[in-house]
Amino acid sequence: MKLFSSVHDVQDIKQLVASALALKASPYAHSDLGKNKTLGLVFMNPSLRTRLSTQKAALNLGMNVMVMNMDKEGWALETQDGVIMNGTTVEHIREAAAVMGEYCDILGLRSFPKLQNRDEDYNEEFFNKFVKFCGVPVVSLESATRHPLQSLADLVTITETWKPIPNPSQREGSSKSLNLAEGETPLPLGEAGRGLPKVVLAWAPHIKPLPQAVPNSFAEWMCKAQAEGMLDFTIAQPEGFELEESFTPGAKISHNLDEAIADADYVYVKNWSSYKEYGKLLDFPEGWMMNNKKLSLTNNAKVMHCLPVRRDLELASEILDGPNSLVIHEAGNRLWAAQAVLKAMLEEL
Ligand SMILES: NCCC[C@H](NC(=O)CCC(=O)O)C(=O)O
Ligand SMILES: NC(=O)OP(=O)(O)O
Repeated sequence: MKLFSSVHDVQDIKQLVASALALKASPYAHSDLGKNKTLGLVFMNPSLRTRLSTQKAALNLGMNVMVMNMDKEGWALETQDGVIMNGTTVEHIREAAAVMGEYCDILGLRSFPKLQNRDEDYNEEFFNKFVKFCGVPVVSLESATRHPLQSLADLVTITETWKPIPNPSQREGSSKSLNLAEGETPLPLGEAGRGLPKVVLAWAPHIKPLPQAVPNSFAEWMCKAQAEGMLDFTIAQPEGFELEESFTPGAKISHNLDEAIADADYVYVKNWSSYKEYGKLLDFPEGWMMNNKKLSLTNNAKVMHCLPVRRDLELASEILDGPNSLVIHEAGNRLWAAQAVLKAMLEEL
């Protein structure tokens, strides 16, 4: 793998999930693969999980790691071509990225959207220029429109925790959610007793306009997983918060949270701002925060969130502190997702 920027860069998602789980079982099985290779992690924005999990993943593979907090410690970067740099920017991305490529065998980049110009963000102008000028393989650490390491960790977490259902006939309505014909068994052949998990991406309230990167990416990965027969995927959001539709092929879309989460096995909670009214903080209706009352509508669903999460604004503390929360487990799996991706890149260096 030369680029990991979206699910489209992955040939076989099942194989990548299996690789992450194999690395979880044997973290040091490939500890010589990255010997004398250097990973550079470049941050234009803050991070806790991505920074630490990717660094640890590289160390487990025997790599050296350098971290550059470009936003705080680097020169102010110019990204536009054809400008006379007589203002505040000191160094052009053409030189900065190329120089980092001289020191590193693989680079990671975190570059959030500015949420000012939708075309600029959705064209991934900054990320793509970095890839073009650095000249080495690049892994996205969350770009303007996607967060693929997070989504891979999320798919790993769902795959790992999904428990067989002993008696699917107890789950009224599940056959409907799987789009099965009447009388058709909801169990994939050869996997007796096991149905597909119903996964719901559920919009949550926030006080700021946040990027669509996490939900776009989660949706893209879940739609691919759904197409491969791994799960059943629904998105719930208030009117006006629809994601750009190229990220959601085949997803069921609902504007009613209670209906969408009925019988859900996983609820993935996340705020995002409007794609249509780009960068604006829109009014939203009451009743979109997941709490124990809402959880009671689900099939005792596991609740996920990429973190950081604002307690009792986006997601109720009673869920985060309760037995249904998967958020720490999910964050732990960021390590194995990153290690699987770095391993695939190292194998092709
Ligand atoms: N990397 C994980 C998510 C990052 C970002 N969250 C944030 O910016 C939270 C900011 C706040 O809560 O003030 C997002 O939603 O895309
Ligand atoms: N989930 C996630 O990417 O967390 P950080 O922003 O802390 O890296």
